[in-house]
Amino acid sequence: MEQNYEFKLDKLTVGYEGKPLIRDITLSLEKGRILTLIGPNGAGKSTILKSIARQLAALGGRMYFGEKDLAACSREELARTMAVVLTDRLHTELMTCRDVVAFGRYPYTGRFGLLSAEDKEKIESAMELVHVQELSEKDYGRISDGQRQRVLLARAICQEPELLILDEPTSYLDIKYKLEFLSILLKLQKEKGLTVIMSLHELELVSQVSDRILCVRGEYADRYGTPEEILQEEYICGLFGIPKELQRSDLGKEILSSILI
Ligand SMILES: Nc1ncnc2c1ncn2[C@@H]1O[C@H](COP(=O)(O)OP(=O)(O)OP(=O)(O)O)[C@@H](O)[C@H]1O
Repeated sequence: MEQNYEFKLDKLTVGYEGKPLIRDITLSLEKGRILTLIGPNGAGKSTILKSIARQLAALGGRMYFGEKDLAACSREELARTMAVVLTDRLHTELMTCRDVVAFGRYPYTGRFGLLSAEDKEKIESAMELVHVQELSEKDYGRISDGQRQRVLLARAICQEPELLILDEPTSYLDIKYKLEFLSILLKLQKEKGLTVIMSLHELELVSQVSDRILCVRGEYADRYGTPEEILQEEYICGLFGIPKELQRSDLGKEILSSILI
């Protein structure tokens, strides 16, 4: 029987060089749910995601995925559990886009890194899904930011994770690819029970895809709730510090109406 995994943070404190930035984040998320982090520039969304992905050491607290204590997982186990797409650039010297996607299979290839026929098939179908086949032989260092974002998504998909961590995954995508990206996420959520934790700046997309929203502001995660609970005018304007005159202007009203529920 499939376990109803839950992602849990218990008083997670994150920051740099021993100095806490966000303290005591506590939340739980059911398997197959999409959690979106929102908040102003510099609030700490990437810092939280890097800490969950264990690319930055947490300063305190615990993180669980199902029964697994994420801090105690081996690198291999972590790679079989979660795929991570952060904004940091990969160090790739003369790698083709296919090579970058193929990295997604490394948790499964054994110590010599040899790709089986099944691995190769998964690499091709992930590239097909996000439409990057035409980039497969191109140098990863010489493609556009939006193309790079899609190649990294293909890498994450062929890793077949249970948990997908994404930092601003749509920031460089044009409207077609933004829609395509969101529909792929919803498909993976529905068909594979994928759990997703991501940050988004495009608030108009947040209500379309999120089951839960975590709001990051100041020293604490300010609120955690459903889109209906969070995407309310007064709260969102306060969270982002939108001045009253902008909020009341025609442009402000129009933009806010596409975001709020
Ligand atoms: N490597 C680092 N060392 C020290 N401080 C850092 C480091 N990286 C980021 N910070 C600081 O941590 C704070 C949070 O940054 P973070 O990138 O997590 O914010 P964010 O919410 O993702 O912002 P944005 O929406 O602009 O991407 C900022 O004040 C930033 O200057």
